[in-house]
Amino acid sequence: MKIFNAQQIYDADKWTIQRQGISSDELMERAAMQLFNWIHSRLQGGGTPLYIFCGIGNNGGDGIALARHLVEHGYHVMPFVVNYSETRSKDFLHNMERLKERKVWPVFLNDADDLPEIPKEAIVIDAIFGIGLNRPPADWVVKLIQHINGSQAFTLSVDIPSGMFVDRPVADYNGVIQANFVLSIQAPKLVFFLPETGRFVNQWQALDIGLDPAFLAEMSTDFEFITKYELLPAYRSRERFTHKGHYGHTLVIGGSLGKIGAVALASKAALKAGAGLVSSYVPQCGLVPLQSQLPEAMVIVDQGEGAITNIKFDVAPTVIAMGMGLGTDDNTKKTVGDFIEDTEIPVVLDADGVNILAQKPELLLKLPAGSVLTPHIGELKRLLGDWGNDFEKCEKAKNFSLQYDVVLVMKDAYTICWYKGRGYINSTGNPGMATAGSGDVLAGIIAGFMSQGYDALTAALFGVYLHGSSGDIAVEGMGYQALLASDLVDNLGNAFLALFEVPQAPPQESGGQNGQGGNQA
Ligand SMILES: NC(=O)C1=CN([C@@H]2O[C@H](COP(=O)(O)OP(=O)(O)OC[C@H]3O[C@@H](n4cnc5c(N)ncnc54)[C@H](O)[C@@H]3O)[C@@H](O)[C@H]2O)[C@@H](O)CC1
Ligand SMILES: Nc1ncnc2c1ncn2[C@@H]1O[C@H](COP(=O)(O)OP(=O)(O)O)[C@@H](O)[C@H]1O
Ligand SMILES: [K+]
Repeated sequence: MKIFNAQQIYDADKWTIQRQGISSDELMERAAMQLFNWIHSRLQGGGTPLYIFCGIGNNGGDGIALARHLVEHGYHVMPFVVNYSETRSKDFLHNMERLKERKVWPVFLNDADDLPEIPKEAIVIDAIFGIGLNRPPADWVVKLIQHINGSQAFTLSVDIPSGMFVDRPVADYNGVIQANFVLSIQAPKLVFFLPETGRFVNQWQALDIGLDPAFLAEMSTDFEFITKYELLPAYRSRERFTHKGHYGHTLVIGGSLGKIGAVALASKAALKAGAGLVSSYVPQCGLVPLQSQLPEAMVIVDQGEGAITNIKFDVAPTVIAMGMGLGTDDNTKKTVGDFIEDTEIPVVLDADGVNILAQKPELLLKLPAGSVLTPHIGELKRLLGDWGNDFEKCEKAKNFSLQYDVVLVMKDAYTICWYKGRGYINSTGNPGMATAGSGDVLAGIIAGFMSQGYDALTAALFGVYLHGSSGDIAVEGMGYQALLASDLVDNLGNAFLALFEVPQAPPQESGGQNGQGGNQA
């Protein structure tokens, strides 16, 4: 699913209005109908008071039009106009007239003295600001937002939580609606997936208002939200007359005394992802544990006892996953550095492998073509230097991936894979995955995909998606706290099967949950 910026949404509106021969008012009516249907199908006409706070632009227009539909269906509606400007949009004014024709007069709020009591059993509908917010809200509007946030009422935001910009950091985090649910028009917004702003979006769903599909399909976007519908076309089925040689050989290089488990996790994950052969390259202390834990993997031992000191092997791997549990021994750093400098085999670099690159940036230019880096946020900082906010972090990550022509997997609650100037946002995963070894599993899965011949970007996208999906399936039976990295490996088969499950909802309606309960991609 493409993630559009504000200008692209306005362009798509304009184009749709022209192509479909409709007015902007009719488009707003579509949005209002979708919003109404969503609410009506859940409340079924219950008596809950609905406090609708509407701005004076088109987001407010959506709110006022929604209020009319709710009134017509007998809901207990309390509409308010947040009168933050004299410049009202045409379609807002139209909808105000229609509401008044139905003898409903919203209460106008002009300053912080007017703030209404909001009972905690009410539902607040936030239609104050949408994607048109272009400067920080006035102080009294910030107070209103704080008042809504303090009410404990369930809060449903229209399009985007009010107070959040779509294309830059929030100015005052106290001035943003904390939304329990966001009904986002046509597509989710980038800011739902970035940690600084995503925390204001507990759950979201996109409402399709029928913007011109051909126009949307042709528009090139900086970001894409990756669900199984984006991945399935790239899936390669297993052919009958094939053998393990067709699915490549993954070599996992890593481990040190006390950290052999990281290599075991990555190696098993590569096998489970479908690699034909997996060899694990470890220091001597890793031989026995690996051979006894993972009979399917071959083990190659370094001459070092507790750490890798001199990487040498006589197999011909398709891909190398490197860095998990390596440690920071000086000899290890040197041999890894020399190895990266010399090899032409694509690498998936994780953990200490990334840290070594951060310490020796001259190696970045030597990375083999088609390589993948999988830093978590701490490792990313070492690699890129610090950033001021999420937008700056994204810009740095994008430029890094462009400069060194690598796939940069920026691991987070919503992992973003960067390649050739685009960011691919993953839709799966949950907080249970914040557990030791989870990243080792991911690196193994990605390498397992590359070993089967998937290009680096596709392998990273599949890997990140299935890793998260496996976590989502695993927590269903155990909750977040109990999830172990090995559960991610064990459930990978179920994650593959889930790729082919018949959808419960069309892709446009797929939602995400940023809080408790995992995502539903
Ligand atoms: N294709 C779509 O996505 C559609 C979107 N619609 C709605 O239209 C919204 C966008 O509407 P608008 O462009 O009118 O913008 P908003 O309603 O988000 O904002 C209202 C206006 O207030 C002004 N403003 C911005 N920041 C301000 C501030 N801090 N204090 C005071 N005034 C400020 C701006 O001039 C802005 O146009 C969307 O979020 C969505 O709800 C729908 O009506 C129809 C179709
Ligand atoms: N809150 C979360 N929601 C979704 N995924 C998460 C969350 N926390 C961690 N993850 C995922 O778990 C993995 C953790 O990786 P990492 O920090 O490298 O673990 P380790 O170093 O222990 O192997 C990443 O893929 C990350 O995206
Ligand atoms: K809003």
